[in-house]
Amino acid sequence: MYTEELLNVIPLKKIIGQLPNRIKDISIDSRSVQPKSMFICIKGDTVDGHHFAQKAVDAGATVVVAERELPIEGEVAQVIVKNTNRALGLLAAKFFDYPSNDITMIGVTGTNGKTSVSGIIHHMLVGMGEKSALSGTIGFELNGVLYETANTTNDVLSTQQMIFRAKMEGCRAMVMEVSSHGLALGRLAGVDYDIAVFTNLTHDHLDFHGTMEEYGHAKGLLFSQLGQDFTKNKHVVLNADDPWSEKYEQMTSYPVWTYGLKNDAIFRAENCNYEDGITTFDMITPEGKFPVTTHLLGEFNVYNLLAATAVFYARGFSMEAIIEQIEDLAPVRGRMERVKTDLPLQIFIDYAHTPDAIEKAIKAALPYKKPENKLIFLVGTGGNRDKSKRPAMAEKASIADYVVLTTDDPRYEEYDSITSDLAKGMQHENYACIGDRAEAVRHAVSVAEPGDIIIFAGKGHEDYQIIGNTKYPHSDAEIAIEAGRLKFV
Ligand SMILES: CC(=O)N[C@H]1[C@@H](OP(=O)(O)OP(=O)(O)OC[C@H]2O[C@@H](n3ccc(=O)[nH]c3=O)[C@H](O)[C@@H]2O)O[C@H](CO)[C@@H](O)[C@@H]1O[C@H](C)C(=O)N[C@@H](C)C(=O)N[C@H](CCC(=O)O)C(=O)O
Ligand SMILES: Nc1ncnc2c1ncn2[C@@H]1O[C@H](COP(=O)(O)OP(=O)(O)OP(=O)(O)O)[C@@H](O)[C@H]1O
Repeated sequence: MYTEELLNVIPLKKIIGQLPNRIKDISIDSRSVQPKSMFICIKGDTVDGHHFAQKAVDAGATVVVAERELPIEGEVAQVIVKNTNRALGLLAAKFFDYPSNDITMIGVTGTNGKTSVSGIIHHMLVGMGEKSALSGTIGFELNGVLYETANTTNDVLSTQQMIFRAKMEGCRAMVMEVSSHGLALGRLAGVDYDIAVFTNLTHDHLDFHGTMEEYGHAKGLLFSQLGQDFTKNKHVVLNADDPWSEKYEQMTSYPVWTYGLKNDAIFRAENCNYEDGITTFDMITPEGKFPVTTHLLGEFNVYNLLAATAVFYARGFSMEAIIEQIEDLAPVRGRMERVKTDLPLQIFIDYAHTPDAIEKAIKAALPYKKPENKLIFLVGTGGNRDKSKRPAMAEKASIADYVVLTTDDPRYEEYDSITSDLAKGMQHENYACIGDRAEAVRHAVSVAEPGDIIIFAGKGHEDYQIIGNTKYPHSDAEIAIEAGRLKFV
């Protein structure tokens, strides 16, 4: 791309040195700079990208965008701007030629259910023959291939790059999980969403946002950033049972589609029944009542399916086509996913790591428990992250008959510090604190009797544990099956 054409999108700048005619790439990481590229220095939490400008130039960068003039050597032009992060959003969108304008962009935000709802929408789109890409906690899925990503909502450059790749591969739609960090830190700058979906807002991430008000405000940016261009067919999908939806409705002028189980909503569910690994309910829609059967377990998944239904209905799909897809859906990876095993136990892998999700996960399993059996719930939480939610997590976990308190990614925090914070919220004495997660999983199996249910929560789809800053392989399911074989077979 012509360098001057690209730089036209940042209005106030000082240029030092001779700009190259063209640049071939943009990068924010000196470790992946290509020759003849533009390096943008970003001040991070851990390090300041300005310190890597020389490395970027040595690797072939011919333009450096920085917040101050840097003492760098080599054939390079410096572009000085007030805020490189803001400039990055403008430059990345221009460099990739605003790819989100050419594709239906669906953004899903909320404390719990982002991965589930976006996965459901993506798989329904694929089932309907619409080529779709997906990005979120599990990674970036394009053409059935899953690429690892750093974040739920990635940095602004990777985000534009992913949308561009989806567009170039002929995708008609892209479904994205939109985290509150992503919104607050401007990682979605320049992404033009067509549909914005809200699942719910409950306690999480207060280490970053400070208060629920700030957290709720960050999520609301998805709705206010939809803009005002009424030539575009945009829609908002809100959970009528969550009080934050009223605020989000005020933040947009686009049509609002509501869903829920308790309050008045456009899409509702009645007569929910949970039996034998099957959920059935009547879906009430603007076109009448439709009986639904699904393999997705629990009331929370009824909410998730209603949200997905509203998205498709808003885009003009028939209710028959929507229901057909719902009935074909496989459970979302690591979200109340039943482990196939010949052990005399029902084992579920789940990703609950907030108080609300813990309550929802346990309640999803209760219909499958016989009165004579136990529900054992193992839950861990991350180290060096929001500590204020820990007692509330254990309080909700207390709904289970027996609880194992452990860690998920302890990072640099001591095991005992994590489990003792959790234990403060326990409402009964039937629990154990075991910081080593593998040992905790074995303990959960050791206290199980035939017919019991065990939910392993907090790791979901993840096949690793982060201890210190190292990722170690870890699978709750594999450890549980091995321990179960020793005990029961
Ligand atoms: C606190 C936070 O959000 N940190 C994010 C941030 O990292 P950072 O600020 O530490 O970046 P840094 O390492 O200091 O680097 C600064 C700059 O120097 C550059 N650099 C660095 C080293 C080098 O050798 N050369 C170089 O050029 C980097 O590429 C970067 O441009 O920028 C990184 C790249 O975009 C992110 O991956 C990283 O997310 C970390 C991993 C993280 O854990 N974030 C969490 C808090 C988060 O964002 N979570 C949300 C919500 C998830 C949920 O809903 O549960 C998410 O969307 O993932
Ligand atoms: N709509 C929902 N309401 C409440 N809890 C839910 C909902 N959907 C899923 N859950 C619970 O929350 C857990 C996490 O679900 P999911 O991964 O879909 O949420 P998320 O918003 O993507 O979370 P994260 O941002 O942490 O990845 C699930 O394993 C399940 O226990």
